[in-house]
Amino acid sequence: MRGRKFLLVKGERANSRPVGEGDAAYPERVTAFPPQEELLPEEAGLAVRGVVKRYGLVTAVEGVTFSVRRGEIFGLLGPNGAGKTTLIRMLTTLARPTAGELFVAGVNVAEDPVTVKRLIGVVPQVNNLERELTGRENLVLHALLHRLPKELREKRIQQLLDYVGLAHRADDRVQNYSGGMARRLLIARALLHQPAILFLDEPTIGLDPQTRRKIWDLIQLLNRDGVTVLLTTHYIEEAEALCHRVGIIDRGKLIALGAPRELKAQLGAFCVEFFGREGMRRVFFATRQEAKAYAGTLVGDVTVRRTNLEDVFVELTGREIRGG
Ligand SMILES: Nc1ncnc2c1ncn2[C@@H]1O[C@H](COP(=O)(O)OP(=O)(O)OP(=O)(O)O)[C@@H](O)[C@H]1O
Repeated sequence: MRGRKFLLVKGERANSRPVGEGDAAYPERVTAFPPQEELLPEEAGLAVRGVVKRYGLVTAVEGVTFSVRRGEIFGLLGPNGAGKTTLIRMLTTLARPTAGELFVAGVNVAEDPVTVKRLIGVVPQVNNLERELTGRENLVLHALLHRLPKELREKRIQQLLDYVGLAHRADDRVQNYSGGMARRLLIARALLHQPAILFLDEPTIGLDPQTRRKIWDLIQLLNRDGVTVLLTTHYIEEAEALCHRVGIIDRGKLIALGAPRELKAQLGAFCVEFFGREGMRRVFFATRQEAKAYAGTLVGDVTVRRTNLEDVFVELTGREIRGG
């Protein structure tokens, strides 16, 4: 980011040598994440500038700045309570920042929330569908709120039911839907007024792996169809599988920003994991060959694997995302 300091990542290897290693010393390395180019708010799909949100004594978001490019799938990755939902609430006009500015497709959210609402679709974390109504009725209700003309409404609803694969269950009550079906209906509902930007708060929370993949397919499909996507997740695999870029957020602060591959490469694309006297240890290398060579100098259980975004988070915070 122009004018922004690099984020420094200091690996544990910089502080101490791993227990169990042979004579082969591993390099001390302080890794700098690459700078991210800054977009002007009017160019960006979304722009968040120095945003702070306080609830009484709790600071939910603390000076966050980032941009989402038009046409991008961008993920906010972080543990529970990191501030992801609060950021979405501010971008979608539901909460006001204590300080800072937010822009949606170049529109200042504080100045013109009505236009912002027209530009965005929101898939909330909690299923707030009308359970007593059918899938189709839920969509009709929402279309009426958006004042879609009748002819357009019916056509669009049928298209969307096909799009999300629910046409065959459209006239069943939502209370009989599985978790995955309800989530697809929530996505269809958010797309009714053809938003340019879609927000998804933990889109696959509580879903089984197979259903999760179907939702990922749907998100990728609508992104290919031109929709900019901002999603929050605390699932590493979801961020890696779906997102062009991720912002890693912890305790209200953005601590890393970049493509998953970039962030992992900055640490070292391969990880040697083993138990030392102080518990689990991880050492990172640029190539599998180097990692294997190092693993060969260790005794006991040693795993060589690809680095993942959880590793990035642990290196930056000393904690695990999953642990919260
Ligand atoms: N309305 C509110 N009043 C008081 N505190 C709040 C409010 N909303 C959020 N917080 C606090 O702000 C912090 C960030 O919460 P937020 O819901 O944004 O996190 P999150 O990363 O989305 O986590 P989760 O996925 O669990 O929702 C938490 O400490 C939370 O308790």
